[in-house]
Amino acid sequence: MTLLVDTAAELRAALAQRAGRVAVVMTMGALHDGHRSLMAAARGLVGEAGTVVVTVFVNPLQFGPGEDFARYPRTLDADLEVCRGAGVDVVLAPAVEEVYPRPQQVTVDPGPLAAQLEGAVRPGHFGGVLTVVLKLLHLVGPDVAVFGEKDYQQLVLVRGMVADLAVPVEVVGAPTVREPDGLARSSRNRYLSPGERTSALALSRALTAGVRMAATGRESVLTAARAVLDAEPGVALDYLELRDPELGPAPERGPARLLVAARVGATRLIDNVDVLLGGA
Ligand SMILES: Nc1ncnc2c1ncn2[C@@H]1O[C@H](COP(=O)(O)OP(=O)(O)OP(=O)(O)O)[C@@H](O)[C@H]1O
Ligand SMILES: CC(C)(CO)[C@@H](O)C(=O)[O-]
Ligand code: BAL
Repeated sequence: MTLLVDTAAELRAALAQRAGRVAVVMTMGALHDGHRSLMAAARGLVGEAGTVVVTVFVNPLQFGPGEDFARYPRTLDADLEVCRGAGVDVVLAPAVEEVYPRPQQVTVDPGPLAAQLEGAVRPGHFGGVLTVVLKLLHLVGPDVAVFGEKDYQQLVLVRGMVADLAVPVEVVGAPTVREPDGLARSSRNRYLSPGERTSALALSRALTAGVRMAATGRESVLTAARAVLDAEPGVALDYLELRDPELGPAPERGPARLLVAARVGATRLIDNVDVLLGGA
C-alpha cells in the first residue's frame, strides 16, 4: 500500500511504524519512466523489507523570475498511480507552506560549480535545489537517496554537498531513461508541440554524434555534436560542453561528460552522456 502524507509530522509517524533501510527519490512530480527507474533502483537498494519514500514538491526556491514555476505540471493523482504501480511505500507531497513556513532565511551556498553550465543560465537555481534537497533529507532521514544522471550537474552538486557537510546519506546516481528515439524523458517534454518534439531530438542526436568521435579527441567530439545542433533551426543552444566526470575541465584522454542545454520554442531541455576520450 502507498501512503500519501503532506506534513513532516505525518511522515515521521509513518516512518516510525517501519523497520529496515529507507531510500528517498525526490521529484517535482509529473512522473514518467525516468522517475519509475529511480523508484525501482531505490527498491533494489533497500529491498522488500525497506521503505521507499518519494517526495513530490515543486520547489519555488529553485525557479528564477520568468521561469515556469506557475505553469509547471502538477498532476498529483496521476503521480500517485505511478507510485502505487512502482510499489512505493510513502509519498510526501507537502504544500509550499509546510516546507517553507517562513521565508527561507538560511540557505545552502552551492559553491563555484553552481555558477557554471545550468547555473550560468539559471542564476540561483542550485542554491534553491541544494537547500530543498538538504531540507528533504532532514525531513525523511533516509539511508540512501537516488538522483538521475539526466540532471547531471545536480547529481554532482548533491554529492559535493553531502561530502562537504557530512550529511549521513549515500547518494546513488541512476542512468538516463530515454524515449525509443533517444529523447531523454523529462516532465517538460509535455510542453513540446509535435514539431518541437522533432526538433528536440537534435539534443540526443548531437550527443550521439559526439560520442562517435570520442577516439579522435575533444575538438572532434564538440565539432560533430555542434554540427547536429546547428543543422536544427528549431533549437537555440544555451551550451554544449565537455567536462571531466566531476565537471572540472575535460581531460585530453579518459572519462568525460558531454553536456547540452537548449531552448526548443519556449521549453528548455538538458541532456548529457559519458564519453571516453582518446579511445579505450
Ligand atoms: N529521463 C530520466 N532518467 C533518469 N532520471 C531522471 C530522468 N528525468 C528525471 N530524472 C530524475 O528524476 C528526479 C526528479 O526530477 P524532476 O522531477 O525534475 O524530473 P524531470 O523530468 O527532470 O523534470 P524537468 O523536465 O522539470 O527537468 C531527478 O533526480 C532527475 O534527475
Ligand atoms: C531534486 C529536486 C526534486 C529538488 O527540487 C529537483 O531539482 C528535481 O526534480 O530534480
Ligand atoms: N529537473 C531539475 C529541476 C528543475 O529543472 O528545476
